[in-house]
This record gives sequence, C-alpha cells and structure tokens, in this order.
Amino acid sequence: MLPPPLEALHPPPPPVPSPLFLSLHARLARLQHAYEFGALPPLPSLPDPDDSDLLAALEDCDRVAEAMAAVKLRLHDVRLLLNAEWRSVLHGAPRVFGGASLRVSESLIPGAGLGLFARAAVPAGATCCCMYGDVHSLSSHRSAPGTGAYAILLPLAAPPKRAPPLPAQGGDAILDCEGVPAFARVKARFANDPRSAADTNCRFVPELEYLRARLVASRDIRAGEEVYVDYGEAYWARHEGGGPNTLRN
Ligand SMILES: C[S@@+](CC[C@H](N)C(=O)[O-])C[C@H]1O[C@@H](n2cnc3c(N)ncnc32)[C@H](O)[C@@H]1O
Repeated sequence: MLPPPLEALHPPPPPVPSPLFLSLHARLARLQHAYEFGALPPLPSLPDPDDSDLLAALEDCDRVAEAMAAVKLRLHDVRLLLNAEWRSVLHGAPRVFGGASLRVSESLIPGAGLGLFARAAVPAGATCCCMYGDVHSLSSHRSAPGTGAYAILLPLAAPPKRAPPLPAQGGDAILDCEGVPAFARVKARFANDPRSAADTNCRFVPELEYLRARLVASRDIRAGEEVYVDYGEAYWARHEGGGPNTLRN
C-alpha cells in the first residue's frame, strides 16, 4: 500500500523561537549588515561580544579586507548555530522527508549520475517528498565547505509585518542538505534538472520554517517517470553537469 499523501501529514504552525535562537538571529543580522556594507552596524545595535574582534577591525581601513573575509566565515558559522538551534526548537515536529513512493536509480540524463523516479503515478499538485537542509543567505553560503551540488536557491515572499523571526524571511534563501545529519535520508536531493521547461515536472515550494522545501508535481507524473526540477540559472552558473561533485569554481 502506498504511504499517505504528504499533505495529510502537514505539521502545525512553526513553534515559538527560543531565546537562544533570537539572540543568534540578532547576531546574524549584525554580521550580515557588516558584510553587506563593510561597516559597523548602526547604533544602538552594538556588536555581539563574540564578534567584537571582527567588527572592530572594520573601523581600521588597513584591516577591512581581512576583516571582511573573517566576517564571511563567521556569518557561515553563526548560520549553522542558528540552524542547529532551530532544529532543536522544531524537535518533535514531523520532518516529512517522504519519498517512499520514489526510487533512486541511474538518471535518464546522460552523465547526470543518479536520479529520482516515481514508483507510482503522482497527480499534479501532490508533494513527492521534501528537501531538508540548512537555511542560508547568499552571503552565509559563500563559505560553506561542501560542493554546493545539493543547494537550491529559493525566492521567498516578504513576511507579514511583526512576524516572529524565522530561519529565513523574504528575499532569496539557500537550502543546502549537504552536511545535515539527515543527508542520507533526503531523497529529494536526487532530483535532476532536465534544463528544458517542457521536461520539468516538479518545482520546489519553500517551507523554510521547517528547514525544508516540498518537491511538488507541476503536472501529472506517470509511474516510472524520472522526477525533474528546474534548479535555476544561478545554479548552472556555478556547476557543470555530470555527477554531484562537479563544482566549476
Ligand atoms: C542535486 S544533485 C542531483 C543528484 C545527482 N545526479 C547525484 O547523482 O547525486 C545535482 C547534480 O546532478 C547533476 N545533474 C543534474 N541535472 C543534470 C543535467 N541536466 N545534466 C548533467 N548533470 C546534471 C549535476 O552534477 C548536478 O550538480
């Protein structure tokens, strides 16, 4: 018997952020400001004591380049702390990776490595499975040590006013499953990009409050078909096709 559709497992609204999450969120915002403007954040937001070494260096013209490189690394490290804290806040919420009705096998795209195939028909609008990972901003992802092969760029809608802080809110976010504890179980990472709109049969729908994106059928998918999703041009500007570890730069 097929598992229940993932919609039936939809979790409750995201939990309330913990005090640690809130303080990491504020710290990240100060680092992000410093990274984007190459300057100290405006008063009254004082640098976090843990980052005062970096932020003080930004005041010294001779040390700005060095400080910016260090800020970029720190942004990544604080992002991972934020993701880990949010994972513990989410503890108990269903993670819903799904994928029991999908199988992983050699892709039909020559040289693309493994791919994802539907075991049974999937109707348009149904969720095939979930991509699960760490949420990054474009800048915090620049220092990620992985290949970036399993990182997807997700445009986000602006949040409602006075929404509580979440791992990502508005603008562009990156969801990267490389390095997360559940990596081996995330089948969504095997979906390839056919690089043709006509062949694409799925799209990612962000649910970053759960550190995930749903892989949703954009048309009816027949049993046995390979599942394809458009990664976007930004992905292919950085990667060559042909296996998961073919980083261009
Ligand atoms: C998210 S992974 C998909 C799973 C991957 N095929 C594997 O075996 O792990 C993305 C990588 O798959 C490969 N890929 C995806 N679509 C491709 C295509 N149209 N042509 C060639 N390689 C592709 C590229 O190496 C890309 O970096």
